[in-house]
Amino acid sequence: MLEARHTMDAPTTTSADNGTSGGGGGWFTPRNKPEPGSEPAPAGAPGPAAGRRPAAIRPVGRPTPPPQPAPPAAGTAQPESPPAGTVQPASPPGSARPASSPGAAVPADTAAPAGPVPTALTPAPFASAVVPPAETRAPAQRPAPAPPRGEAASAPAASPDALLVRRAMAEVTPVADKVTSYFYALLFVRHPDLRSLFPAAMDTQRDRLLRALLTAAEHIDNTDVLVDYLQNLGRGHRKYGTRPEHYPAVGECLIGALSKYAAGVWNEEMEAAWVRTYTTISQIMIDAAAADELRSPAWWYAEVVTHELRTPDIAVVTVRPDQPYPFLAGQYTSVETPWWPRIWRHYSFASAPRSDGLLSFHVKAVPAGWVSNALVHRARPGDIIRLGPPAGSMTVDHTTDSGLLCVGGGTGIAPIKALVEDVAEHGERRRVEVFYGARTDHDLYDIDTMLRLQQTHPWLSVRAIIDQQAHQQLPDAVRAYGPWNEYDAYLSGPPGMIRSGVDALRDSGIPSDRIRHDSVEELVSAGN
Ligand SMILES: NC(=O)C1=CN([C@@H]2O[C@H](COP(=O)(O)OP(=O)(O)OC[C@H]3O[C@@H](n4cnc5c(N)ncnc54)[C@H](O)[C@@H]3O)[C@@H](O)[C@H]2O)C=CC1
Repeated sequence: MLEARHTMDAPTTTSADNGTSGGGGGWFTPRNKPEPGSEPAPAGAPGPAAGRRPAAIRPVGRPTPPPQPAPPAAGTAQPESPPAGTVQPASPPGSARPASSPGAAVPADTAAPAGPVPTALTPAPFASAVVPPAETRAPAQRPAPAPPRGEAASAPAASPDALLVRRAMAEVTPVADKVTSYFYALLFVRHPDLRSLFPAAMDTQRDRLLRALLTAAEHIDNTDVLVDYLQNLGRGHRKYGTRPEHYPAVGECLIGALSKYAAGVWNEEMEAAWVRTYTTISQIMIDAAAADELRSPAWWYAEVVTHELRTPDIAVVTVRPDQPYPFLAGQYTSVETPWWPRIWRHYSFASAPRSDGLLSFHVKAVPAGWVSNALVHRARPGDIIRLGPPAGSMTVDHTTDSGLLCVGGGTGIAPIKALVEDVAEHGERRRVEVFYGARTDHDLYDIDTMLRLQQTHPWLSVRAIIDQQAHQQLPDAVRAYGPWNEYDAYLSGPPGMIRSGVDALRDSGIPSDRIRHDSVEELVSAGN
């Protein structure tokens, strides 16, 4: 993933504990003072000497698993000793319950990755309701270390921890809803002070925290991609007020829910594997958040300066952030409105960075879409919204001069417009072919802008594809104009369009690693 690469340039000193320090089965101990610029160590970084790990709290009412030789989780970051004075949220020996962590947890509704889910991560079973099969999902925006699913036979063997984690996942998948409900019930009963960080209505998005954690856990071996994903997740959690000390609470409840619903296969060995896995996950998130804290605010306030209704349900909303907001054309952010506190939704920037610092979004009000309806039908100039950090890797690679094939469906044209502006600003003479799809000509709400850009830039070609007239959907039309093997491709639009668009582009000769788009999971949530 290319997004937010600047945050990964920091010196790497990390501290994820994958259990190799000899304290197998112990809970993660957050560091009170995150180290400036700390990031997870690269694979193979030396770990601390055994015994430097502080005492650990125990998962609920369970005997301490015996220390066991930790499996060499491929490339997982290694621990460093916590700073002196680290306060350990510990349970008294033999206590039936771990001590509650003060503070809050990770808001579920908002816990989806702030950036795209690295698509080399096969979705966890929990995500299956909203995530397409791996082969139809986005390609990794950065070459992933793990081969695609179809090449699994040649994949390196899974680590023992990964196998145990997946065994539990297979057990709980058929009762995913129950696990989710139980997890949040545990969290809010044991840590009632955390409830206020979550949206008032725990709607269908409530399983996003669990889903993100389980997706990560299941792919704990795929370190390179996983680290990007988790760093993004950790940074994105700053806007919720998530603190290091919140992670044990979530971990305890995660194990509590899994052990209950995977009781048929659960044992100490499996619990220890989960503890190590969660410890690794949470430390990567914490370190990324700590590093980000040194250079960026957790969120930005932004004032609506213009609100233009383009169709009865599509608005172009332009805002002025309260402080500089660095981002790249093609990225997106999360938005919270004053009318639905703690509910965040993603929107792509509709322009490349502007000299006046203003940001624009194209928002379509969709049924049951609380945030989008509020932005389209309630927001007015003067209203204040909040923005999370920028995310996303659908950005232009300026190191090549390949042509760009840009496919935008509906409001998906917004980041495509930003990409065109970006190419124009770089003064390049690369071919840019834009396909702009809509159901009817009435839905082509931004065609005038795109045609104006075409008039200005001879290297740009814009084609409107209207389903009703073309009697085909956008991906088929793009395929018909191929082959496109000389192009880098950018896809933006509804999840179904992205899925079939990826297929069409591959058929047209573009290798997967040159097809960029945001995560379908994010788009599903963005549509709400
Ligand atoms: N970064 C991104 O990828 C962005 C994505 N979006 C997403 O784009 C969507 C826009 O919604 P609308 O404007 O209502 O678009 P829409 O549903 O009207 O679709 C636009 C066009 O995409 C094509 N399409 C739609 N579904 C398809 C499918 N299943 N298979 C093949 N082609 C299909 C059709 O040609 C259609 O005319 C929203 O879901 C929004 O979240 C919006 C902005 C940025």
